[in-house]
Amino acid sequence: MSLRISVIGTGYLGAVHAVGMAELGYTVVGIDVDADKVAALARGEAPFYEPGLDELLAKHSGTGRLSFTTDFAAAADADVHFICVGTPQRRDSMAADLRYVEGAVDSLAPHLTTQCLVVGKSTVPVGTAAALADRLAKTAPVGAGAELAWNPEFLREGYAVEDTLHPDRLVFGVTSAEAERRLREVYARAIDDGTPVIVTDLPTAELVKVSANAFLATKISFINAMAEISEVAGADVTKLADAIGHDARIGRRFLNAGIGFGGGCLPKDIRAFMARAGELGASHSLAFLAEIDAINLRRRQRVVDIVRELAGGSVANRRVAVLGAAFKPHSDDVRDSPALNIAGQLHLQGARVSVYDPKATENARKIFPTLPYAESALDACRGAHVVLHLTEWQEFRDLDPVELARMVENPVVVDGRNCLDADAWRAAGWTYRGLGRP
Ligand SMILES: NC(=O)c1ccc[n+]([C@@H]2O[C@H](COP(=O)([O-])OP(=O)(O)OC[C@H]3O[C@@H](n4cnc5c(N)ncnc54)[C@H](O)[C@@H]3O)[C@@H](O)[C@H]2O)c1
Ligand SMILES: O=c1ccn([C@@H]2O[C@H](COP(=O)(O)OP(=O)(O)O[C@H]3O[C@H](CO)[C@@H](O)[C@H](O)[C@H]3O)[C@@H](O)[C@H]2O)c(=O)[nH]1
Repeated sequence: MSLRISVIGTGYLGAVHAVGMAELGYTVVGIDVDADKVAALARGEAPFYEPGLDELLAKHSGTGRLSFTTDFAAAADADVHFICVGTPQRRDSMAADLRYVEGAVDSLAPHLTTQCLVVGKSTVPVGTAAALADRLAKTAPVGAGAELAWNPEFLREGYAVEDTLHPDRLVFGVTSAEAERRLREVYARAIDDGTPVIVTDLPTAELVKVSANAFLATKISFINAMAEISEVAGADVTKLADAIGHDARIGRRFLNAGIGFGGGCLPKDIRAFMARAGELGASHSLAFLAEIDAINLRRRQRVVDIVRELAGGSVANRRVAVLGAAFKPHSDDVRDSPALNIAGQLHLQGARVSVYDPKATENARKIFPTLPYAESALDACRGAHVVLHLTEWQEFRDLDPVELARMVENPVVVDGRNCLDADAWRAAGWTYRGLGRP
């Protein structure tokens, strides 16, 4: 009989994981406390934009092997339970808010009457898994028969389906050979395809995840620090990145300077990592991450300053077209989006902002309802004094600078992602400003 899987939390991670498990042939139930999200998924509709998710949902919705519910009792007979709920930043500190993972375990535990494996995938502070294992053993009727493992997730939004089905590595934090065997069974297809597996203890598995994100954040802030230096030295950070990136020890990926990192992961994960290090008495080890965060936030400010400078000191009543609201392309996610933050700052300073994003407008409106949103890139740019390119959707790269020049008041563009064709825009009469470039 095929494995029975439950996935607790069906957001950006959990919905894709549930569908991915169904694609592997397992019988899957996705459980979430958000009834609207569950209803959409149960109808076969993805509750957010993620390339490839709609197609896989449609493929498995009618088979009877993939269901979604708010009822935790539906998880009772699953062999493996994946915990995929959110771990956002707490409102009152930099630490991760663990109430959702604790709540998920508390709701699941009373239904665990037979031997099973509970597998954490959420990103958590080191030490969380051991505490949850205790909590589970105390509250599940099957007691120690409900074993806990940690299997951190490394998927990227925008490539989540591909990353779920073909991960570049698997990390199994386990406390028994049986848990490892079970996880190898779940991921047999990827392992057969050659995906490397690192088997380790619970704290190492938790740390792998946050250290990977800390490294990625550091790489981005490193190149953005070089952008700051390039700006004062009259150098070009994109050429610098190409040149250092040829060194295989450095590598060109994640060296794109611009308005910095956002999203539901890197910003909150480095802060939670620092907070946890402090609790462990090791603040000094991660003190550098505070600077990584600070460099990152300065890039948003830099764009606001450039617009103010271009406007002669005040942005009041200047029409600013903002191309992009998502934290990155191929996603509708606006959590901690640098683009939306910049749009919001300019709006609050009195600029007449018009924001357009191909997929994220609806989500942007939910968290920033007072911003004006446009129906298209051309609408956003009509009559603009300055155009800001803040999320590098292909649609924006494909804009014709000649046509656009005719629609704006002033042909001035700030390329917050350094990926428009600067020569083509200049040839069309635009003043082109990149970040970290002359
Ligand atoms: N989004 C990513 O790309 C990604 C990648 C790797 C790891 N992660 C980690 O995965 C976790 C989830 O992230 P996300 O982006 O999917 O968040 P999300 O906010 O999109 O989804 C979390 C879901 O959990 C649900 N939830 C909250 N409490 C619950 C409970 N007690 N029982 C059942 N459901 C509950 C919420 O309703 C929501 O649908 C986080 O720890 C995140 O750091 C995310
Ligand atoms: O050279 C670069 C690369 C990325 N970014 C920005 O960095 C942010 C994060 O990008 P990315 O890492 O691609 O997106 P996420 O989907 O948030 O994925 C990260 O966070 C996930 C959640 O933890 C992890 O699973 C992934 O491995 C990790 O890449 C975005 O705002 C990007 O615009 C840059 O500014 N410059």
